[in-house]
Amino acid sequence: MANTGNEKGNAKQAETEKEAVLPPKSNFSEWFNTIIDIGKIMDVRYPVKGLYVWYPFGFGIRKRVYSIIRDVLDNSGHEETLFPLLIPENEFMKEAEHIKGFENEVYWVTRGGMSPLDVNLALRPTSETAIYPMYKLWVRSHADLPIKLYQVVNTFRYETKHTRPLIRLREITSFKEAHTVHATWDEAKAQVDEAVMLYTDIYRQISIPVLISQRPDWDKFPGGDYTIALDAVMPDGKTLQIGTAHHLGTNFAKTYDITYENENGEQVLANQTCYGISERSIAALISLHGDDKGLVLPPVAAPIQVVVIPVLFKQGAEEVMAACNTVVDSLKKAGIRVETDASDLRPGAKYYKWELKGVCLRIEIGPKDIEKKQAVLVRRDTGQKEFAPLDNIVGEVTARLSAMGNDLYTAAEKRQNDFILPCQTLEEVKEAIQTGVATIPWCAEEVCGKKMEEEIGAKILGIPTKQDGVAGICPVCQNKTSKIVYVARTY
Ligand SMILES: Nc1ncnc2c1ncn2[C@@H]1O[C@H](COS(=O)(=O)NC(=O)[C@@H](N)CS)[C@@H](O)[C@H]1O
Ligand SMILES: [Zn+2]
Repeated sequence: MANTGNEKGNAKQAETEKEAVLPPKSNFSEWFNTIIDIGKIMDVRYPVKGLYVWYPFGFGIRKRVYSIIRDVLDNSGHEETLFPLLIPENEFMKEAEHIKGFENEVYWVTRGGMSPLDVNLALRPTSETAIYPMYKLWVRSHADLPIKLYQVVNTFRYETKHTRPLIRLREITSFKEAHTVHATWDEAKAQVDEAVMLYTDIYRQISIPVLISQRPDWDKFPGGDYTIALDAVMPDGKTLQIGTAHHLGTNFAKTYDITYENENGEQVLANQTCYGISERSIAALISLHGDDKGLVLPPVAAPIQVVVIPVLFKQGAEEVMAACNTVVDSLKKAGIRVETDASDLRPGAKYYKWELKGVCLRIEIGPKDIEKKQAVLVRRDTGQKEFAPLDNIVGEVTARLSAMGNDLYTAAEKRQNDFILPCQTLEEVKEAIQTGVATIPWCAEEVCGKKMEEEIGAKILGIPTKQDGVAGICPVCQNKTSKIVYVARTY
């Protein structure tokens, strides 16, 4: 590719800072690995496979996303708490299905100091087996229900598949897990539905559209009755599971003897649910909105929302700096996260630096702008350059930031819909999933589903919870069905 001045500038700029140059987003895998590094999200050099270090900037994004998660949960009757990390082997090994699903992924602590432990301790891969023995002690009567608790902890899974920062970790550093207890199966079902609605709301706030589907039975949570999953369609057309809600029925209540006394004084098994989100939420945020210049962050999640850049010449430099400081003060007072870049970097290098970090809005102020009592505002997502009056800068900035959050969602939703490719035959599905998510009629019988996965060489993602019920023909058994199913390559 011709090496124009700009590339040379960037490469030179990158060269001096010994930073990698960001590949185009069309090379998504490389783009993702590079932006995690030069966008200062996570440092992947930690000397344990699957464990990574949050850079402060990336941690700032996490902090904002998780404060949205906490707000949504706290305002819907949940309470946050904290259970121990270590789980005694006898508790962990109680629920057969659960063990089968996790036995290859559990880390074990077998020694304390130099002496072997009398009971080996599991590092929680998820906390059912830490929490439910305590729920057994806490649940006595109907009056104790529902319980709706969550915690945000690190969990450990000895993932044997390819580990990747934010996407597939061995230490899941930001595992938000909710665990609820209810009197009846239907109340637990209503809780699963609420969890899916809350997750959809959380993702809408960070401008992430999701596909919602019920996982096939052979892919549900180990020990659960059924699983509803939220998937993001990544820029390469592969899906990333960014949230799951599980109806546990009375399976764990039986194992851990969680019963309550009902009105007639009988002991009744409780029904339970659990639902989780991890730092994959940040992976989706970075992946869906980023572009060739770097991060593009929805304002609610951006550690720095606005950067003010004084355009300094010998003439009028003082007035320009004074105007920039006034703008910064008024934006800060309005609660906006703003920085000034008065460094001696060339303007082009400044734009490159702050665009890479996904700063939502750039404000440029030069001597001509002072005369006209205006500033130049440039939106990160559209690159749109507009003049705005200095005397209403807070209003002008606030309006653009809220518009940007909505516009990012609308744009991402359109890209997601363009990835959905309706198919009628397995041949069409094979073709479609090379670039996106196929839909195909399915009678929902396991034998057909398994056959389909085998034929296609990819996994059934799930049956969309919202269907228009148009009749189709199951491509395996040829029976009529009103169900369709998503099929996709997955992370
Ligand atoms: N290795 C991993 N790295 C990053 N995120 C993961 C990993 N494994 C699972 N997740 C995320 O964590 C979410 C919850 O995990 S889970 O196994 O589906 N569900 C549970 O563990 C239930 N106890 C609900 S909290 C998943 O939807 C997925 O988004
Ligand atoms: Zn069939």
